[in-house]
Amino acid sequence: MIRTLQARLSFLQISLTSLSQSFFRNHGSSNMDVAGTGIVCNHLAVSANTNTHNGIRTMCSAADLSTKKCVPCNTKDLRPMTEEAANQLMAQVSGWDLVNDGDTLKLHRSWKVKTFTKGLEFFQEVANVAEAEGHHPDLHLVGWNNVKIDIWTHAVGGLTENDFILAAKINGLDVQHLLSKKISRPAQSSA
Ligand SMILES: C[C@H](O)[C@H](O)[C@H]1CNC2=NC(N)=NC(=O)C2=N1
Repeated sequence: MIRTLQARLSFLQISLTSLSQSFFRNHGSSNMDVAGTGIVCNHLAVSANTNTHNGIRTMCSAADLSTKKCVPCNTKDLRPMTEEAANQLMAQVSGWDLVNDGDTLKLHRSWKVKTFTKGLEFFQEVANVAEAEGHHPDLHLVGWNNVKIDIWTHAVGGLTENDFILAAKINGLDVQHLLSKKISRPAQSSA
C-alpha cells in the first residue's frame, strides 16, 4: 500500500517539475529599454498556447511624448541617441522628418502659413511651448509664408528625448487657422 502511494507521489513530483519547466520555458519576463530612451517596459511574455490560464500580458506603451516634460539640457549623462533609437521614436512625431545635417541628427518639419504675420503668430505659439519646456527649436520663416522648424539638443550635438517631446507638443498646437490650405513644398534652398 505504502509502496503504491510512494510510487504515485514520485510520479506526481515528476509531472509537476516537468510542468513548471515547460511553463517557464514558454513564459518569462523581460526588461526592454525602448531604444535607449530610458523608457523601460516590463513585459511578462505569455506563450501563444491558448490553454494557458494564468498568462497575463502587460504591454507597457511608451508614455505619450506630448505629456512628458523636457529635462534641462545640462543634465549630467545626457547623451545623443543613436539613429536607430531616433527612428524608433519617429512614429510618435507624425509629420516630422529625421535629418542628418553634417553628422548632427535633427528633427525637421515645414508648414505653409497664410501670411507672413501668421507665420510670426505660429512662431509665438511655438515659443510659448519652448519657453515652458526650457528647450528651443530653430525657427525659419522663408519666402514669406514657409515655416520650417529644426529641433535638436545643442548641448549634446544630437537628438535626445527632449527633442521628441518638443516636436510632439508642437504637433499638439491649435494652429490650423494660421496654415494655408495649400500643401507646403520644400522651399528652394537659398544658395
Ligand atoms: C540649461 C538649459 O537646459 C539650456 O540652456 C537649454 C536651453 N534650450 C536648449 N534647447 C536646445 N534645443 N538645446 C539645448 O541644448 C538647450 N539648452
